[in-house]
Amino acid sequence: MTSRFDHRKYRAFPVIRKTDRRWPDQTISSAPQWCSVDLRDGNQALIEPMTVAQKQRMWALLVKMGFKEIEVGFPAASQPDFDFVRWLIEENQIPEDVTIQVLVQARDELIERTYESLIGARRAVVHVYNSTSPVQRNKVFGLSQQGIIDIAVKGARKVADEARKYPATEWVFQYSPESFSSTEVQFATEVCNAVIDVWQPTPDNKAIINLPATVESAMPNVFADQVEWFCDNVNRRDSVTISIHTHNDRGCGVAAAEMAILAGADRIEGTLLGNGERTGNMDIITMAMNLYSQGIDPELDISIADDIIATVEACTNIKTHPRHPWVGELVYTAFSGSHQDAIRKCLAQQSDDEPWDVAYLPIDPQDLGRNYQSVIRVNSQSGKGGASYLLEQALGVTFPRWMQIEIAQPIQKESERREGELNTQDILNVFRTTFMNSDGRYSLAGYQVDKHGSQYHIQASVNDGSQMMLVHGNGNGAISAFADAMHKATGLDAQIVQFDEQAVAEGSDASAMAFVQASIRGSRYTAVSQDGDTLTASLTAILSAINKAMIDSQAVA
Ligand SMILES: CC(=O)SCCNC(=O)CCNC(=O)[C@H](O)C(C)(C)COP(=O)(O)OP(=O)(O)OC[C@H]1O[C@@H](n2cnc3c(N)ncnc32)[C@H](O)[C@@H]1OP(=O)(O)O
Ligand SMILES: CC(C)C(=O)C(=O)O
Repeated sequence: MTSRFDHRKYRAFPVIRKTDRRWPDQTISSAPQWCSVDLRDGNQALIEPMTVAQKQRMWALLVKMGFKEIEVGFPAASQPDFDFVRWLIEENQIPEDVTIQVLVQARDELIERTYESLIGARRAVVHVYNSTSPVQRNKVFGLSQQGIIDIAVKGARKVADEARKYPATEWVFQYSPESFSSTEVQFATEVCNAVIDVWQPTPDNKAIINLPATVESAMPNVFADQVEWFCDNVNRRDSVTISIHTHNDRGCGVAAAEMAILAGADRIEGTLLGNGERTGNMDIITMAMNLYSQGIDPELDISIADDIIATVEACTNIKTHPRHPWVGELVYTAFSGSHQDAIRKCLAQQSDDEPWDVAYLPIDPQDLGRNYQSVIRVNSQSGKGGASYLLEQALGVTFPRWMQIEIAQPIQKESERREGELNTQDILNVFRTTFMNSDGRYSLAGYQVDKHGSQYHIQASVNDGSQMMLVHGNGNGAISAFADAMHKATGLDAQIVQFDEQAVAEGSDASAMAFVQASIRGSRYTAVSQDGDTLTASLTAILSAINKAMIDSQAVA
């Protein structure tokens, strides 16, 4: 039986034999010239293309983010695209430093209509394309290489001729050999050189040659080889901006764009969050954040990440994956214990004036408007670090290490019981019921402490149900004196195994928190108490531990 999943159906992508490869030794040190194609390539991939209102909203976002070149549509293709371009121009929506770009096939009537849409524009890029790859030549156009060159040259001439009719606008010409990466690189260069011959660009009046991986068909290093070869062989290199337009069919759209920059490209076309045909265009957010995380100014404002996501989702009706690189909802969230522990320790040591250096967090989530609360989330995979971190944030204290260990177990139990995540409120509830519940036989009514030399004496009033007990004790501190007093009064010997007290950060009504672990009748009891007064918090915590022991012994009896 033959398998329907048969790799023999496919051929390996031919590699370029290159002996002068230089791009692997290059680095990226500045942002490329960005061009958003959300309103064109992104839009043409949607089940329901954007309405005018959605296009306007997307446009506003792109301008706000700092894009200086924006492909706004294919105005010869549809009335809504034409009208949107007219709206931009007639309603003066285009800032001085922003240039709109429009796409058109290399067909005379479409080019004429395109220029009509642009009447009155201060500056515009007219982007003309035709496909050049063997499959397109042979099966779609049924043309020889010369036939393809003729389409490109005719289109380029028409673009230049129409531009002359509208001298009030500053025109920039852009040509794409569509399916460049699937075209023999020598032929793609020949077509582009023919277009360049028509346009005669100069260093002061550059043309844009845009090299698309229309369908990503090879590894990104192969694409980089193609781009480097092209840059070495294209005519008038100093008069041409080399632009890159990658798609993400193999999941390497961003990598291919980055390597293309290493190979000599100047400009990147892409979309926000990678919307676009099939698996999408290369994602500008990812590439820009890749730069940012290496200390390079991406020259785009991505600090408004949540605004970007909300707008893209509203305009495309496509949800953002929670693990989308850099900006997904879960990408700065650690559930697992060892990650939480490392993050917590690193954050505690990170100072503002040092380079960012936090395990598991390649950037500071706060740069994107995310808070640390969402960084650490607790489920049954979490250890002591996560729950403690959230409690510390909520309560404004730092737990001693022994207390962190104590906290972990009831939290783990609760998340196992619920078979899911615990939020901060759930964790607080577990913490309060387990450690801060002072219900029980005894409660503190008042006390007085005296010091004689190194010895402390305490006299305390303790409610015991309906009666009031007056207890006395001595010790080398007020805490041990109180334990001694309770021992004498009740016979319960509470040995203090762990004790810590912490000032509570401002904003809480109680200023001190005390943590006590006492060994009573061979078992350890942990209690926490909070009060405006440090000593009261400590004594209440001891009473709580004793109450727990009493409840336990009643349960046993
Ligand atoms: C890779 C990309 O993203 S490229 C951009 C693709 N985007 C779009 O196509 C969205 C908007 N396009 C449209 O709405 C339509 O294509 C229109 C309105 C522009 C044109 O529609 P139609 O006139 O029906 O032509 P269609 O697009 O189907 O193209 C078919 C014809 O144009 C020719 N053609 C296609 N692309 C090009 C091109 N870039 N340059 C010159 N001719 C072209 C084809 O060979 C074919 O010719 P034939 O009819 O003689 O066989
Ligand atoms: C028109 C070109 C640039 C394009 O969108 C592509 O090839 O993907």
